[in-house]
Parts: sequence; C-alpha cells; structure tokens
Amino acid sequence: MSKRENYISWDEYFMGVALLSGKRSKDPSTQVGACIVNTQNKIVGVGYNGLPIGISDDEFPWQKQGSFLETKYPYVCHAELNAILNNIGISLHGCKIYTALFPCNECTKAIIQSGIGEVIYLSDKYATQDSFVASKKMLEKAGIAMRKMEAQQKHIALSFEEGDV
Ligand SMILES: Nc1ccn([C@H]2C[C@H](O)[C@@H](COP(=O)(O)O)O2)c(=O)n1
Ligand SMILES: [Zn+2]
Repeated sequence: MSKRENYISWDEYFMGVALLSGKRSKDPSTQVGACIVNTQNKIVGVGYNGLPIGISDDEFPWQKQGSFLETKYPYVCHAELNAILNNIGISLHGCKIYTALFPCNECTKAIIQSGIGEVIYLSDKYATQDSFVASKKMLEKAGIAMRKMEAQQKHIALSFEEGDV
C-alpha cells in the first residue's frame, strides 16, 4: 500500500488547531482562535477570545453596541494574547502565530515583545479600522512577516463517531 496523499499541510494543521480552539469562545459574534508554533513545528501555545480567568461568562456583557463599559470590548482577552500567555513556559523567539483574525494593535504589541517572528492569518475583515492599520505599521517596522493563509482544503470535517476512526 502506498502513502496517503491528501493529508493536510502544516499550515492547515496549525490553522485548524487555531480554529478548533476558537470553538471554545463564548463570544456570540466573533470566535477567534490562535496557535503558536516553534521552529520544530511543535505547538507551544493556544488560545481563544474569552473573559479573563475567574470572570463569569454569564455576568459580563457580550454586546457590541452601547456605552463602552456595557460592551464586551473592555473585558475580552483576545485569542492571540491568550495564546502568548498560555505558552508552555518557553521563549517564543522565532515562533509563528496562526490566528483566525488579523491581530489588533494591543495583541500586536505583545506579539512583538514576545519575539514571535511571523503572523499567519485567515481573515483581515477589520483591515480598515485604526487598530489594525496600527498593527500593520508596527509589524512592518518590527520586521515581522505577515501572510494570509491560502488553504488547499477549504473545509475539514471532524467526526466523533468511534466507527469513523
Ligand atoms: N485579532 C482578534 C480580533 C478580535 N478578537 C476578539 C475580540 C472580540 O471578542 C471579537 C471581535 O468582536 P466583534 O467586534 O467582531 O463582534 O474577537 C480576537 O480575539 N482577536
Ligand atoms: Zn487583540
């Protein structure tokens, strides 16, 4: 029997882990996941957008509109920052971060400070917002590579049916 040919690429694997991680998010509008990978293609951190530890998902707002303090925005910890903070306790120097959504300016500062060398994203849907324009400016100046992921396989299905393994 010869080798299976339609296995997923490293990019698809790591972005897949980021997307699966985003499935844990309680944000009703936008679920973001991130996955950090070292130079040996080992996963060293994952995260998704959610409230900080100890803050109840049910007691804080998830809305987008209204006065700032009544929206989710001041409280949610972004996927990329969570992935950095959840790392396995190593230097992230030279690592890559896979994120479903292009990083905001706050996460970008953390990405730069942690030594991550490349940002791979799927969506850049907020590209015209100031925060994301600022991110690109900083990433460019800091010499951090950015690329939009082009997946060969647009959909990957997972089954938890034991008979499917
Ligand atoms: N790169 C990003 C961008 C956004 N997020 C989080 C922050 C919010 O929970 C949500 C965006 O909400 P929306 O304004 O689309 O309703 O996604 C992130 O984790 N990483
Ligand atoms: Zn962010």
